[in-house]
Amino acid sequence: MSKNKLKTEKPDSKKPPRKEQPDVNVLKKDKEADVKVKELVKDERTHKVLGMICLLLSVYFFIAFTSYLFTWEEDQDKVFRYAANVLFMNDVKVDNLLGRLGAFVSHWFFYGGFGVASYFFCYLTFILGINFIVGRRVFRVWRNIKHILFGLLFISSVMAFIAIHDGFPWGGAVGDAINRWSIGFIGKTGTALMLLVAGLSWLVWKFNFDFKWPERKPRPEKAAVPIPQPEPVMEEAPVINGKGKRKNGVKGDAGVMVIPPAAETDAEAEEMQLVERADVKSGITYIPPAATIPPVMEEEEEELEEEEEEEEEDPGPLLYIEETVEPTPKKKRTPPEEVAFEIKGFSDAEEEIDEEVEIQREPVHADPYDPLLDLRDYLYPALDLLDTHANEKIVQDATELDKNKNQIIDTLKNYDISIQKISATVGPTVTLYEIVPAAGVRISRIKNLEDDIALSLSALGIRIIAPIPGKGTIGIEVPNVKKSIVSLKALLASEKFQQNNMDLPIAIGKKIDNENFIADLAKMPHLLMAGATGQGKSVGINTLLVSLLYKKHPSQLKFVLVDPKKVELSLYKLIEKHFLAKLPGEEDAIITDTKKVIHTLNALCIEMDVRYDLLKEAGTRNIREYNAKFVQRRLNPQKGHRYLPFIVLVIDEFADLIMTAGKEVEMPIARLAQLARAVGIHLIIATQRPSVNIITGTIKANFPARIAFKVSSKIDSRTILDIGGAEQLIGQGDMLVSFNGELVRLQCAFVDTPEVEKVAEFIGGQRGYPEAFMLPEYVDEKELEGKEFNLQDRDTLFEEAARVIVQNQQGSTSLLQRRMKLGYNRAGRLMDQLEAAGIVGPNMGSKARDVLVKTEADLEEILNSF
Ligand SMILES: Nc1ncnc2c1ncn2[C@@H]1O[C@H](COP(=O)(O)OP(=O)(O)OP(=O)(O)O)[C@@H](O)[C@H]1O
Repeated sequence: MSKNKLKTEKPDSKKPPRKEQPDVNVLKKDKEADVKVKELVKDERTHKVLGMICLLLSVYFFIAFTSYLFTWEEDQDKVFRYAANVLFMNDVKVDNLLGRLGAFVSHWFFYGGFGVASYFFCYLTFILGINFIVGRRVFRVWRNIKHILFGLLFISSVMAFIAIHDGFPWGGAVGDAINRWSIGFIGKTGTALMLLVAGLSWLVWKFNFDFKWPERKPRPEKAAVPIPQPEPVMEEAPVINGKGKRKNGVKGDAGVMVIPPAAETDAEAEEMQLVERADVKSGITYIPPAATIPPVMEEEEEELEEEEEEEEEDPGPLLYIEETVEPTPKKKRTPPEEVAFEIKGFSDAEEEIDEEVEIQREPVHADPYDPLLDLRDYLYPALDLLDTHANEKIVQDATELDKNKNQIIDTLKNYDISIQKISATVGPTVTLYEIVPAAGVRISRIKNLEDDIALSLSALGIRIIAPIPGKGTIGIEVPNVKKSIVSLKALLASEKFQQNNMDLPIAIGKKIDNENFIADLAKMPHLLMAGATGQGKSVGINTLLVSLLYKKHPSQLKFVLVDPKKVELSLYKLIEKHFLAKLPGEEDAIITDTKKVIHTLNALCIEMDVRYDLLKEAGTRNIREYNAKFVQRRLNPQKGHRYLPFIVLVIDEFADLIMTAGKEVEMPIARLAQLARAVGIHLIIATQRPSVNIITGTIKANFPARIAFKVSSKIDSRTILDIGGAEQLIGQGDMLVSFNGELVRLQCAFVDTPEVEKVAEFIGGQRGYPEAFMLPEYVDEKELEGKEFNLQDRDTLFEEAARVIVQNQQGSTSLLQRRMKLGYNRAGRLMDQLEAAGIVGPNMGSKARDVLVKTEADLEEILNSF
């Protein structure tokens, strides 16, 4: 934040004002220098240059070292004799291909360091170079450094040991020192054994060989159950990825897979056999660890290995994967790529698992659930996809400041208002002149002079804030002659945006004092935007959406986009499989049709109800607590629990919707606005016409955060902000934000359509989910009302509901609601249909209905007979 204040002395009306040119830049210098260094360090070009230097070093080392192997005898002498001075002695001739520096450096590394193991330095500089140039972690640096350190010590010791009497420094000074100490301490044989054990240990650590003792023949009754293994541990959470990560698929009886740790004792193995049988019965397929790692890309492989290393002390993740393969009669290990499995959050196979296995399922050891692993290779968009707009620098025209200041003083003087002090703060679009009136001046007098001051300054959009809350001054906002654009890129690059840990950070714009205005949508918790056409609403919506895209992972956030104008939000179609939510069976994720908007809003209400049920069951009060509990694996996915992403509903032209659908839209919006905040559903609603019949009392009461771009009348300003002022704005992203009881004037951050397109293309080009996030299905109650139940036109979810009820042997409507994400009415109707079909008994008041069909096989027969 840089406040650029122009202080003047007390106005003495007799003296003409001094024509001083204030040096407004002085205060900013230090801060700018600081910011520049930080920017330079973060700059992608700096990284590339560093990368090139590292690669050059790598090649340099390689040539110098290799040349040293052939020329060391000739050069060693000279380097010994002159030491570092050799570098500056032109008359000394060396044979190393890279001259005196090459000879000196390689001597230093080989003789004084690690001998031939010095080649590891070529490797180290190479991986650093590649990582810097590519701009991401192609090689894992710390992991490699661990190996390199070990390699340097081990290889130099081994080489020194083997070639102990050779003149060439095979192990260098380090190898020799270790060797000498070791031989003195444990003798030559001891050293040889120690080196052998160290080498083998490294190999075992790296490749984890299977040292299997020939198995004892299993006792006859256990022979039927193969693969003795220790206690299996199951992961409570799903591996939600079909391609890039643990594609540990197996054709199993019912499609639940367990990855066990390695067997340790016979007793454990025997115990395991019992578990195994239970698994076979219940349809859990058991796979030994070796079969589970499919071929993956190098980097992923490395990551997996690393995870495995970490997991060694904390055995066994637990996995639930729902497969789409046919059950096979015999358990069979299948190569992972042959298995087509569809991963849907969590398996619904609960019903197929008996009590015994249920006990096994309690997580014994489990890493926290990481939602980001859904799309583990997802890359967040980089800042260079956004543009820096040309006239971004704030122009501080000292002459203009002086002129305006004098005009204000003169105008007030004409009305006999004298002031004690005046200061100016230059913002991107307007300059705020703060005045302290002389004692005894009534503030309302100054407020009434708004038009006169505007006239004297011959400027539009003058706004008087009398008094500025909490400051004891009166503010006069005067538009700048040269306005500057606030680039979204600059806001997103700011530390305040990068370093915050808000749930839904939105970079909105810059305040008058140039402070970045970054807020948490989750705390707002909904946002109402209004503004006449062409004043910056669409840009504002893009700004909010793009800032969320820069900070959130697709697993954490979903958008529901409603765009009656059909063109404004169409760019976001590209990110459908990453960030958008839609109704089942819909083609377009961006909703443009009013009828579908009603369905979507009602579906969101159902999602909200389902989420509340989940929260209640989990004993949590809001989505934060719920997700925290889920991440700690304290909630069982088999009971319908899942990681809940935030959902942001964006409506670009609300007035249009209210005009066409009225109450049908207003009711669900009002419900969502009243209740949805705790379950992570937030609304951003924009409208051109902020009239009272569109922004009704209920809606307004639930949107404490509001943004007004320039509106056409004071009445509109009052409707949206409860106060005038928005009609005085100057357009082009100039806005007033009413939030937390404060009214702040901001210049909205600007992001142009091509920039949004680039970001959407970047995200859309990456691997996403198989489809958009599915909202619960909503069936219009009116459409179904009055229809007599006829088995032919039963609900589309009839069969699924029947299965849920029979599998659970529990005729409860709330079970259907929870499991199938249904509204109460639809679930109730389904239950009536199930009763008519003879699957459940009659309604028993508050008790669950009897389930008349006892097995799935019976149910299938009934369903087939329809
Ligand atoms: N924050 C901003 N900074 C600079 N210029 C802006 C900003 N916001 C909008 N503008 C300018 O104003 C023009 C209109 O903005 P925008 O399309 O967002 O208006 P709108 O209110 O959505 O209009 P409509 O309701 O007709 O769609 C933009 O093309 C851009 O040139």
